[in-house]
Amino acid sequence: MYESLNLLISKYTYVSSNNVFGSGNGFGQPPPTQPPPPPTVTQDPRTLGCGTAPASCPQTRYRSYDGTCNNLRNPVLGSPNTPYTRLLPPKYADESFRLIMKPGVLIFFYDNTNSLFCVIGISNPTIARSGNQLPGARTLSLVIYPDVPVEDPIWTLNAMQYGQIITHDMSMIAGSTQAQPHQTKCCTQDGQLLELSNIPEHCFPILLPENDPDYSQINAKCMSFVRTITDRDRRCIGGSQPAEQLTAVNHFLDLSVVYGNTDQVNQQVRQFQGGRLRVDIRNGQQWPPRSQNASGICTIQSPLEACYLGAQGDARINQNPQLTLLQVILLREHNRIADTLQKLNPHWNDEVVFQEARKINIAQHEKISYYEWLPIFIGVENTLKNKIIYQTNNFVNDYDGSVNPTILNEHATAAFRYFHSLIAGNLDLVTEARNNYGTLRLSDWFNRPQILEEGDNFDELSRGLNTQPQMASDPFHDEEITQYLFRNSQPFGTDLKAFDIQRNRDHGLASYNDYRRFCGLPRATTFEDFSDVMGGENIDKLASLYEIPDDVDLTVGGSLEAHVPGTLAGPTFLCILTEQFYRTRVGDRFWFENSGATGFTLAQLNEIRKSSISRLLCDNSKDVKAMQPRGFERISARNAIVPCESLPIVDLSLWKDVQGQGIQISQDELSLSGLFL
Ligand code: HEM
Repeated sequence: MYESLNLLISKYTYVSSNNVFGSGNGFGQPPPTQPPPPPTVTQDPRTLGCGTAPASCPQTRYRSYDGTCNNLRNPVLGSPNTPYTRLLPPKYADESFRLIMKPGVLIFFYDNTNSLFCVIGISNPTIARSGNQLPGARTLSLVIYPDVPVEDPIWTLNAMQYGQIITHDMSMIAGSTQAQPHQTKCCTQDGQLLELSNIPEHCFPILLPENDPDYSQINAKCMSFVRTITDRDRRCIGGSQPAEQLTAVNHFLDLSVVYGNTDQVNQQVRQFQGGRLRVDIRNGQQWPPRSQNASGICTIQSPLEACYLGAQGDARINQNPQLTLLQVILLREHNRIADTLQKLNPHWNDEVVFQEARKINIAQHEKISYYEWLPIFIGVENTLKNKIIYQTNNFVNDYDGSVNPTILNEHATAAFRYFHSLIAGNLDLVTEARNNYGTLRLSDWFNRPQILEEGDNFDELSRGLNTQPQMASDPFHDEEITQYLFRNSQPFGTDLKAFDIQRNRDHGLASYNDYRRFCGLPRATTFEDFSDVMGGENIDKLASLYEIPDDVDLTVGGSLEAHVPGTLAGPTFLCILTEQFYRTRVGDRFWFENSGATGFTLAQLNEIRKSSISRLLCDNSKDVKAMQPRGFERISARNAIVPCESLPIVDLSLWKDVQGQGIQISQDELSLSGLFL
């Protein structure tokens, strides 16, 4: 049922942080130089999930928007509305849930004395597999994850923020708090995708004390909604497929946050002129088109306020100012590249310019994600040792069609969410002289992106991203996300950490102890056995809240481990993250470092390798004139501010289409606007 793990996990070992690139232990070994043989095109209907399989796979040099046909053996692999995969089978408290393909709706209400009073869409939310009572998610959030402001000594807020871009690119639970109704789906017994668009709005989390006059009315609504969900679940039986939650976006790291996850959404975001993406121009700057708040996601206070159209067809683009800022940067970068390519190649039509600009933009994003960002989070040595990145000026031709690029449920539901602890509750506005000009309170600006368009805020927040530290990777969480998340002008909001814990239970993840074992740590039989990776104070907290070690949720146990040196995670989460990022790269036929028709020339590839997060901000903000070279690292004497022009830039003249160099687009391709190989 679950595909056997590739060798990565069994080879996984801890490494010290003392070594640097190229030293010992086989680091810096050359990547494979020969492209792999072309995969055979066969479709196995048993593995198609309930995503729609294409009738056939055209051999194009560009990715599809929905990720289909990336894997030619199983063309639907990695496409939207297909299930997550797992490292370990689920352990629902109620085994009958195993057969049910739940839509993943998780809605809960709690009062401001902190007790949950209604939970929807959860399988036995507070009962462990052992039958023991589990501590409430909100209680755990308050006891284990208080707000203690510890800044990260090395990394900037941009490290956190780019992480959220990566995560939105890779997955979104169909039915998460951030999904739109049309993204709340399940699979029926006969493999049909069922759209569940009847979620009543009033069932979103509401803070209401039990003595509030409206309490009983809301609670009654809540309970009737529970019944709706239950009926709905009955239609969502997984049939012969193992029950598994769906993710609404494609699984690849391919800037689907910019280009959309379907052909239809892609059409909405394109200008169809000069290869550009649609933008509105205001104050001499490019902004994403406005959406009229059709989804209702924005908490705008006047119809004149911006609510942007998200390329995912969802509204996560608006979620917080710094996330929106990076989305705008990536959008402008596409248009910057497209304009340059069109000037270099006036004979290219819109489609060719669009696809080439998209390919370069995605390649830069993959480079920044894997070479600048990932080593900070999962370690330089760990990434090199496990062949997640290579130190090379050559191609990296290790695409393997048997590696499953599907997002792991453990990654999206537990391990990657650990970095919610990096979120800062205040966003600094920073001048060119790097003075703090002001601060935004995060919860004032959830889903209100207009703030970016006011005054010089865009530039000031850009500098803030690279100047302000992220919060430390630890159990502490800012109250802006544990008390005030999405508060929408109300005194209180919801609690992201409680969501994370509840979601872990909703998805029936096996226990922390199971993953310890899986990742090479001994199974604990007493709470004291956790002391190999955990401090005494945390063990005491766990022992006071849970009945037995086997009951401890993965989300909770993993977040209390001491970090592996040189990384921002403990060994269990590191093991899961390492496996995911290996699969995401090696299981991607269109990875930017692969040679062949889907890739670049070697000279172009080495240009792409010059891209950086700092240059990206420089090139796409208005008056940002200087940045430190390594934008995820705080400004210091060894990472000092320098003029933007002195930062390496990708020389796009290598894409000039002349005989013998650059990309060759045949006349057939141009005239047909067909991009087939
Ligand atoms: C201000 C910043 C952020 C906010 C407000 C935020 C908020 C949220 C919310 C509301 C959800 C949905 C919860 C649910 O319904 O289960 C979510 C999911 C998630 N978040 Fe964040 N988040 C932020 C930053 C980050 C960062 C920095 C990371 C990792 C580096 C991250 C990783 C994830 C992951 C992996 C998920 C689940 C994705 C999926 O549905 O498959 N988030 N976040």
